[in-house]
Amino acid sequence: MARIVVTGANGQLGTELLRLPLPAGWTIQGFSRAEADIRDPAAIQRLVAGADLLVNAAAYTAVDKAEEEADIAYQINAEAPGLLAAACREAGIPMIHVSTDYVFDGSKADAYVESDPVAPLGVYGASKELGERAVRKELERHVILRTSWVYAAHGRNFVKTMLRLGTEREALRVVADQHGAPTAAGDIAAAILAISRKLLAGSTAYGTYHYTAEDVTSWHGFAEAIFDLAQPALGKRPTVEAIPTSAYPTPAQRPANSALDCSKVMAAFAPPRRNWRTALQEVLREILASSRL
Ligand SMILES: NC(=O)C1=CN([C@@H]2O[C@H](COP(=O)(O)OP(=O)(O)OC[C@H]3O[C@@H](n4cnc5c(N)ncnc54)[C@H](OP(=O)(O)O)[C@@H]3O)[C@@H](O)[C@H]2O)C=CC1
Ligand SMILES: Cc1cn([C@H]2C[C@H](O)[C@@H](COP(=O)(O)OP(=O)(O)O[C@H]3O[C@@H](C)C(=O)[C@@H](O)[C@H]3O)O2)c(=O)[nH]c1=O
Repeated sequence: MARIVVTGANGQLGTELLRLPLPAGWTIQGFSRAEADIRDPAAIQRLVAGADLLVNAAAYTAVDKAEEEADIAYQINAEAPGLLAAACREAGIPMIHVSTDYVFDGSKADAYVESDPVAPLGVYGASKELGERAVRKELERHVILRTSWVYAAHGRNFVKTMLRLGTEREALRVVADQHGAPTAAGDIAAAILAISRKLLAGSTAYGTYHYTAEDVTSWHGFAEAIFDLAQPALGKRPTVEAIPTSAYPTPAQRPANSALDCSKVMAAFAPPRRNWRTALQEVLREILASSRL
C-alpha cells in the first residue's frame, strides 16, 4: 500500500503521472494549482497529510517570460520547493523533485554529470537551481531528478509549437547549435514510478540524478524528426532551415550543450529508458490522433 501525492497535476508531467498504471494497492492523487498552490503553507499541509511520498511536478516553466517575472519564478521554483521539502521532513516522507538541464551553462564538451558545477544562464535556470538547494537543505530523503526538453500530448511544448507553425508556414528556422535530449513526459513519469517503488521498498539512494531519453540532437534535428514522422498525417512538410542561436534572439539565453549523463540513475534505480525518436513516435501518434495542437 502506498499513497503518492503529485503537485502541478495539470502540467505535462503531472498529467502523465496520473495516467500511470500502478502496482496493486497504490494510489496517486494529483493536485492542480487551483487545488494546492505550492506557495501556500496551508495547501502544503493538505498535500502531505496521509501521503507516503510527494512528487513535485509543479513549476514556473515559461523560460523567456521568467526574465520579466523573476519574482514569481523564484517564488514557485526556488522558495516553494523548500517549503514542500520542510513539510515532507516534518511528515517523515521522502520527496521527488524535478529539475532541469538549464541549471548548467552548456559550455561543457561532454554530457553533464550530477557533480558538475551549475551556472544557469537565465532566471528560470537560476530559480530551479535555488529550488534544488532548498530541497537539499530541508530534506535528507530527497531525489532531485534533472531532465530536459520535455514534451507530451497534453500541455505546451516544442513539438506542438512546431506542428502548429508547420501548418501555418512553408518554411521554419530552428537553431542547430543547442544540443540536448528531447524527453517524453510519460517516460519521466515511468522513471519516477520506478524510483518511488525503490524508495518505498527501503532504498536509501537519495540525492541528485539525471534522467533523459537516450541519444542527443539539436532543436533543429528535433524539428526535422517531428516533420518526418508527422508528414503523412499533416499532408505537407515545411522546410526547416538550420540557423545559429545568434539568428534567433530570445530574452533568455539557453545552454548550447544540455546533454545529461544518466549513468547514475540507471545504476541506482534502473528506470525504463528509451531513445528519444521511439518516444517521439508514440507521442506524435497521440497528438495527431486527437488533433491537440
Ligand atoms: N517543460 C520542460 O521542457 C522541462 C521541464 N522540466 C521540469 O519538469 C517539471 C515538470 O514540468 P512540465 O510538466 O513540463 O511543466 P508544465 O508547465 O507543463 O506544468 C507545470 C504545472 O505547475 C503548475 N504550477 C505553476 N505554479 C504553481 C503553483 N504556484 N502551485 C501549484 N502548481 C503550480 C502549473 O499550473 P498552471 O497550468 O495553472 O500554470 C502547471 O500545471 C518542472 O519542475 C520543470 O521545471 C525540466 C526540464 C524540461
Ligand atoms: C519556436 C522556435 C524556437 N526556436 C528555438 C528557441 C530555443 O532556442 C529553442 C527551444 O525553444 P522553446 O522556447 O520551445 O523551448 P524552451 O522553453 O527553452 O525549453 C526549455 O523549457 C524549460 C522549461 C526546460 O527546462 C528546458 O529543458 C527546455 O525544454 O528553439 C527556433 O529556433 N525556432 C522556432 O521557430
